[in-house]
Amino acid sequence: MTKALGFGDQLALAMGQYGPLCVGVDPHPGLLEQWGLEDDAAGLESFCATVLEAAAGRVALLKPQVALFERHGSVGLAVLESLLAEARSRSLLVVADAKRGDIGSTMQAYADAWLGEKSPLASDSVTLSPYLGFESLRPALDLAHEQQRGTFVLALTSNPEGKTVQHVGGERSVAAQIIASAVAENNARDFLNMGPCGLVVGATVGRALKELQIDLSTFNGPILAPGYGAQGASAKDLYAVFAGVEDQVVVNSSRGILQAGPTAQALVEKIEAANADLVSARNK
Ligand SMILES: O=c1ccn([C@@H]2O[C@H](COP(=O)(O)O)[C@@H](O)[C@H]2O)c(=O)[nH]1
Repeated sequence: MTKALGFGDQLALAMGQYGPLCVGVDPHPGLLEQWGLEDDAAGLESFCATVLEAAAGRVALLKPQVALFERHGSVGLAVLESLLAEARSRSLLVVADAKRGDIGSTMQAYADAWLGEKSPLASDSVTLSPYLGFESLRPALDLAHEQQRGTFVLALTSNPEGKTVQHVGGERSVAAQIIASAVAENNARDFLNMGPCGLVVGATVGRALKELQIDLSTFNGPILAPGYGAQGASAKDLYAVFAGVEDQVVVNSSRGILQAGPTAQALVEKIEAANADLVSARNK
């Protein structure tokens, strides 16, 4: 019997087929208004249906921003559950951007929620925050392996405030340590192209990898890079950050794509333009 592909390998295949773009599903109240939608469950539902229609079969990964569903309470989570089910039925890989991280005894519950077989919120992968200690994430890392799902651990985030925590200690910084652990511990198992444990490194971090002496050339998982588009990083900036590991980088754009709404056709045009922009900068 052939073994099912792990998350990193599934993502590598999808990036080979559709390119490096990940579309963010970020239903900000201002965007809902711009799209002529109410800031309620029906508005969310319509927003998600349009993004899905535009993204399915055109991008490698979809990234719903969980907080923008949670702000609607249980009805928002119900819309997110439907979006996840619909993406699955259309073979579109999803990373739930939930940025979860907790002490070991309760981390298991977050892992069950986002990666568990029976959970209605189960996603192909989830973002994790390692600031309670990298090993506190173990329940999620292990469940992801078991379920052929993936994780993306925040390392160097795209926001300017991130460096006040993440850069402290230079080459012994939290970011550098996390990267070392993720490489050594979590992807040293069987995979073809990429392991299931990824990193989040912002496209906006400039020379931070060099300054902190973080060498991604030995990193063997996917790198989720937010910051392209609305946060100011160009495709050229982005590939300068990730020189040498370009093929592992899946590039998120949320507002940069979504501002083109409300029609699916306008989103498709933005998606195609962004993918072309990224591929052209990557191949230079
Ligand atoms: O370091 C990080 C980690 C996550 N994000 C998330 O990505 C998107 C970015 O949205 P844009 O509209 O393209 O700026 C958003 O969901 C963030 O929560 C990030 O930006 N930086």
